[in-house]
Amino acid sequence: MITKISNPIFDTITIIGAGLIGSSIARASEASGVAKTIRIYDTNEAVRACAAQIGLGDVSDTIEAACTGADLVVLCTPVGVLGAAAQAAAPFLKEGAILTDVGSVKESALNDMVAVSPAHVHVIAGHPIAGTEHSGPDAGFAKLFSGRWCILTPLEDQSDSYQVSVQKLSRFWEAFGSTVEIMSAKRHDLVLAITSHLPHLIAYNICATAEDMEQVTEGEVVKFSAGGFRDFTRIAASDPTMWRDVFLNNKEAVLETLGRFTEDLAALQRAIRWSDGDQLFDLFTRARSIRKSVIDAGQDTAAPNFGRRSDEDDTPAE
Ligand SMILES: NC(=O)c1ccc[n+]([C@@H]2O[C@H](COP(=O)([O-])OP(=O)(O)OC[C@H]3O[C@@H](n4cnc5c(N)ncnc54)[C@H](O)[C@@H]3O)[C@@H](O)[C@H]2O)c1
Ligand SMILES: O=C(O)C(=O)C[C@]1(C(=O)O)C=C[C@@H](O)C=C1
Repeated sequence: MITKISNPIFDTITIIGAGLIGSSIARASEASGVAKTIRIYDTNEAVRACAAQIGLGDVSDTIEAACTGADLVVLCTPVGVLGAAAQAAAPFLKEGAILTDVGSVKESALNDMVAVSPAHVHVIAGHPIAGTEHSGPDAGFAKLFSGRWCILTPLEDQSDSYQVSVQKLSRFWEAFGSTVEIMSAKRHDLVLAITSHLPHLIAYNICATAEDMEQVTEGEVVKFSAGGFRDFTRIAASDPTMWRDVFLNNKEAVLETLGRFTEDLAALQRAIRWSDGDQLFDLFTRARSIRKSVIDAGQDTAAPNFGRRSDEDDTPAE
């Protein structure tokens, strides 16, 4: 649930990259009152025009105008250009400003931001575990982060002022209805490799295989696709630039996870070949129980804000 705040946490926040996540942050900021002023910047002129037209905030034509005097700058670009975006913002960041991001990979994001930031800036990497397969400024909605985790991966800087910034950034996400968890960037990247990155790789791959098989089956894969395959196609509709950057920046953890996955898949292949029904049954039973654990943990991805419109929220229609 979004909390309406009586005293804004920040005077001015700047969102760099007004796509799905950036525009959702702008809308959630407006709805919660976390900032007095919301500024928007995007390198794409068409995105800036759209952001201005739908009233996401004060749209700036230059990164200098967007970042000068801002208390919080949130980078919402693809992971591969986070370093370039931070470098462009760096000269205009004031003393004590917080620089954060929302990228799906954290170790590279943190390193890229720290490498170009002045020492007087508090760099704190972040990742809302919430999204949809849609992109762009009009895909965003205020409730995207409600009931979701937001992971922060701060530096090991123990200075009091840095810790105050971590607390302020935590309150910012909490106002959107998120639950904040602090962890190391390395641990984040390993956990997300299995819970998010590998599922996307598998979805892209199964859709690519199905696309190849379309020729053999004369169009019947698409014609008769339902249930399971349809769910994969939703995930595989996600933005290719975003996901290319995720895999190029989380190589180590993804390859480790993929290694385990392919071993398990080979065991299944063997069980089918040798008609080992007991092994198949045992593995399916074990795997099935994870669904209950996920729902018990409150992370049911069939919830309405996963790319679907419900009567109670402002999720955009598909
Ligand atoms: N889509 C999701 O489900 C999801 C969920 C959580 C986190 N993320 C992360 O959030 C980030 C943004 O994803 P998205 O889905 O909002 O993407 P998006 O494609 O909807 O938006 C990205 C925006 O960044 C802009 N941009 C690109 N380079 C830029 C630059 N150098 N300076 C300023 N703007 C620039 C683009 O023009 C675009 O408008 C990614 O790092 C992604 O890993 C995505
Ligand atoms: O539902 C979706 O579309 C998502 O995949 C969202 C999802 C995820 O994998 O859970 C995708 C990428 C993120 O970095 C965070 C969330």
